Amino acid sequence: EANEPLINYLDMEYFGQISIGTPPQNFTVVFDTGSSNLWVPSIYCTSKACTKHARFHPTRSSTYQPLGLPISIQYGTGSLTGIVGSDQVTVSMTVYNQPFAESVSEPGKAFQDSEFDGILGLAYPSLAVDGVTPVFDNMMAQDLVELPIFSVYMSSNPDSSLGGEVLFGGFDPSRFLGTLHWVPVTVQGYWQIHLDNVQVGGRVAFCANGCQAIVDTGTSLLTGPTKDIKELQRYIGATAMDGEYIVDCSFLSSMPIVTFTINGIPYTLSAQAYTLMQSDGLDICLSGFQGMDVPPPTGPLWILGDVFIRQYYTVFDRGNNRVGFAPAA
Ligand SMILES: CCOC(=O)N[C@@H](CC(C)C)C(=O)N[C@@H](CC(C)C)C(=O)N[C@@H](CC1CCCCC1)[C@@H](O)[C@@H](O)CC(C)C
Repeated sequence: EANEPLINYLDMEYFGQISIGTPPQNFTVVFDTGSSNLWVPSIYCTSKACTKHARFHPTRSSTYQPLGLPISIQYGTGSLTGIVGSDQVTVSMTVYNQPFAESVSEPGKAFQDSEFDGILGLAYPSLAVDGVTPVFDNMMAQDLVELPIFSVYMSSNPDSSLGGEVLFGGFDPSRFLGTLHWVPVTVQGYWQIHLDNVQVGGRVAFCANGCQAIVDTGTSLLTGPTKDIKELQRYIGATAMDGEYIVDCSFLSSMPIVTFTINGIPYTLSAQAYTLMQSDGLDICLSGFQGMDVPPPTGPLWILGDVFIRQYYTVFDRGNNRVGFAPAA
């Protein structure tokens, strides 16, 4: 197995180091199970978002091959345009002839203030823009992983030792308690699963007849349809404050447990788990729930982002098209 350590930035951004080219050029990327393309800034990108980050010099790599394919990628937050090239990429192991996008423009603010340089998508190939082969598909094709699975551990901020870990080719029993519970992937695009229901304080409150969710390492919070999340914020006593919801951190012990029932198993989140301490020293906690409407036919979708994955170690199994969960150690 190959272990990729992650840095945890304020429980909001988890990213690790990769290198591209010969000799290697280093980048930090978000390992995103909510997209399927790899991209880094190009030296030809002169916008602030790029000049503040590491940029790839194709002419300095003896193994680089230009493919010249234009590409445009949209995320929930952020977008970019660029061109596709190919080179060897080292992600705790070396993947050969990996196509990736070199951004030429990164409009908007999303990437200007980010701590990371680029994104490495780990969702299914069907989501890959321009049908570019995703990194994990190349790892499997080049026999670089013992098992066609990868696993994600995300630490809670105070934990200074290791921010997180992506393990390619297996799972790390030291990162979880008890046994993994498996859930089938319903649609092979995102890591999409069926939710049985969502409970607040032990009573079914949303998704009463089942709904769809995706497990997304690239989403900081836990999102749901805006109507449901608005109600949920009220249930937990969060109040709106310029676009975000906040609670008084001293109320955490009196706030309800929120439970996601998945394949018959309850996955509970305590208030400590579904809020984020703000580093402003005041007693303000950010609600970890965020309203986001994913339009049909893909949506509506709940997004189990980092707020969920911090509590539940997650195994992504391409071999059996299933996701494994267990309480994080
Ligand atoms: C308090 C709000 O925090 C964020 O908005 N955080 C960003 C990520 C942070 C690392 C900048 C986020 O969750 N972005 C989500 C969108 C959010 C409104 C749900 C997103 O676009 N995530 C990307 C990956 C992100 C894109 C921005 C850069 C980092 C990786 C991807 O997973 C989605 O496109 C999947 C889709 C179903 C929503």
